[in-house]
Amino acid sequence: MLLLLFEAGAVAATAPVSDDPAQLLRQAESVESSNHAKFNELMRQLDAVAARLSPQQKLHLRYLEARRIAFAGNYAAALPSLTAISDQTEDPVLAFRAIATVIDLMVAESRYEEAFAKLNPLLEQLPKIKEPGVRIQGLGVAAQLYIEAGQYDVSTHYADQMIRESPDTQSACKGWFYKSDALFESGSAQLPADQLHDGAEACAKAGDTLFSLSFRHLLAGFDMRRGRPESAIRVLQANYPKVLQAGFPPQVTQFEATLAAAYRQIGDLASAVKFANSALMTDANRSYSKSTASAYRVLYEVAKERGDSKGSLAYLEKYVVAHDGYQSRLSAKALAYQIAKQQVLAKKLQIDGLDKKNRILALQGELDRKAAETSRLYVALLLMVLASIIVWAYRVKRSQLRFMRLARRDGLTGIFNRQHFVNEAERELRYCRKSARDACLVLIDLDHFKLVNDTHGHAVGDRVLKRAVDACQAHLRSTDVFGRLGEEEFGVLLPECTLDSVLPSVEQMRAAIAAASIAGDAPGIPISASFGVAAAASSGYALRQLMIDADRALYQAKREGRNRIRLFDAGMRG
Ligand SMILES: Nc1nc2c(ncn2[C@@H]2O[C@H](COP(=O)(O)OP(=O)(O)OP(=O)(O)O)[C@@H](O)[C@H]2O)c(=O)[nH]1
Repeated sequence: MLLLLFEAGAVAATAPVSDDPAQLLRQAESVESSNHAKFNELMRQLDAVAARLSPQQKLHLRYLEARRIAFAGNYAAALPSLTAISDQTEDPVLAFRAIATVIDLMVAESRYEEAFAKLNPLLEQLPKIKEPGVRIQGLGVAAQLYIEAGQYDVSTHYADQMIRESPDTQSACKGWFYKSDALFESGSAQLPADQLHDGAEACAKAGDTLFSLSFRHLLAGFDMRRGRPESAIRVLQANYPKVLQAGFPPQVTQFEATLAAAYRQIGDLASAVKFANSALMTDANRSYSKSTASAYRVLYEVAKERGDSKGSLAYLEKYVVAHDGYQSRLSAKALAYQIAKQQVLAKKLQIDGLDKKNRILALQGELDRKAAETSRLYVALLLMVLASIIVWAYRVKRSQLRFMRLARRDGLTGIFNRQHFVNEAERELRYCRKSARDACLVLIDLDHFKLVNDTHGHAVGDRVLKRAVDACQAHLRSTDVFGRLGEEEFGVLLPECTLDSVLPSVEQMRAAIAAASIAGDAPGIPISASFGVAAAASSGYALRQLMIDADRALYQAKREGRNRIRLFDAGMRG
């Protein structure tokens, strides 16, 4: 019903008028709805000082000018001006007020869909607005528009907020009016007692403003709904002169239409007709209002009651047209609300969709990061496995080598065992034969070794064996092959030597073993060894034959008294 537009009251009254532009603007604001003559006077003064206004002040003046044009009924001219102001101003409060007024005017022009489309962005700005009067203006626009759309719960929510935030009784009365109007339009027959009390009190204190008068009309409406036309007439008649004085046509029509219906109910047909006609005259330009439909209905019923069938038919027709028109406006509002709601929903879905897309991208990123982490882990694991394999292979190789060494050596003395001695000696002999070089084989056997064992035990015997080996090694070359052939018998293959040249070193070995017994390992038993020597020159390069021949020479040495060296000669074969 555009009450807000014509009773904005956004700014409190200020000091007496001066020609300071800022003060003039504030003064004009404060009297805009309460004293229209004064408002026009101040606007003239502002026009006179327009050159001195800052760009922001100029926009503020344009805003007031647009509202003045709207008040005069020229909504079409006011709308583009207000939209331009909201776009151009850097002052968020002025932009907010301009849009709130735009929504009011769009409702007045039945452009509900556009009005709803602007409401959501306006409400989004609300948390940034601190000025109480301006907040009330925004909340009022929302409360009013949701009543128009039949969304009474939402409207009540905003009306409650208006009551809570009201800086003065006049603003509180606005909140109470919307809260009560939402209840009335939703079909309630009665205001709750506390709402009736608080609302009536706030609106009484607010004085005779458009809102407080409309609140009283609402009270009359509730009376009518509860079948108390006399009470309704009392309230309406008491306030009718003030309503006429305020001169806001839609409000005057409302009062007159409800008075007509109330008088019709108590049977005062003359008064009913009088007020119905007044309502129709006042509302001549708004053929589809609820008041118009109600007034035609009263006239139709009275004519019918009076038996004026022609008149009653004519009013019935007009009533039906007005009622249908009013109803289709209601449907248009509800439809506009639904369209706006769907658009908001679609936008939200689009935002949700983008949100989801972003979340998926974030998850994808996280997944990639994890995959990279996992592959890094795999690489580390692989390297660890590789390192373990290398360490393992190294250890295996090392123990293999150790076993190989052990397998080739005699456990007690550390020199080659029989098998390895044979292999190495044969290899060396093959080499000597190929290169036509001489080679000798020496067999060494400790004398009376059994006696050592038997006399002093095996441990002493072992020590004697090791000492004998050490004594021999001291007189061998690195190319000589030295091995233990069994028990207390040893063999030495000496490459590149003849029977003559080998003798000195064999003699050194014999003397060394004999000398070792002086260490006293086996007291009382002289340690010595017998030596048999064969040369490849006479025995050939076959190890087997060399060993047989050397053994013959060794046997000879043993037989001749031990601790001596014997060289093989062909006579020994016999
Ligand atoms: N302590 C010790 N004794 C061993 C080892 N191998 C063999 N013998 C002993 O060596 C002795 C060899 O004795 P015989 O073959 O009778 O020869 P011998 O007593 O040395 O007499 P001749 O060779 O004729 O001088 C045996 O008593 C074996 O038990 C060994 O590794 N350690």
